[in-house]
Amino acid sequence: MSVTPLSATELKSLLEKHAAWHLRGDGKAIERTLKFADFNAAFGFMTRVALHADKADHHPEWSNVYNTVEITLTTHDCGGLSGRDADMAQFIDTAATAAGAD
Ligand SMILES: C[C@H](O)[C@H](O)[C@H]1CNC2=NC(N)=NC(=O)C2=N1
Repeated sequence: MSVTPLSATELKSLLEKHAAWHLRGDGKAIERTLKFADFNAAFGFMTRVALHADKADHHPEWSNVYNTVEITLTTHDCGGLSGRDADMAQFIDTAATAAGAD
């Protein structure tokens, strides 16, 4: 399925709006590291994001070690960043705040 990549302007606004995210070195993904109170809070957050990702058919690349979750967002269908990543970053930021993440 073809997905339109973000324009330079759209990318700039994504990074301004979602300040906790940084652009990966190759410019094709954004990354955020989150820290929670404990594993329970981290995994609860991941569960909410996973259910949303499945509905949205847009899936994060991520890893979890105890209370830390590292997330990479990219769109395989366009080989870079798209509006789907902006939408996912928004959902994740809201869920992270609700779960008390740093
Ligand atoms: C067939 C299916 O809709 C696609 O492969 C979806 C699934 N999840 C996806 N997740 C991500 N991160 N990027 C994609 O391009 C993507 N495509």
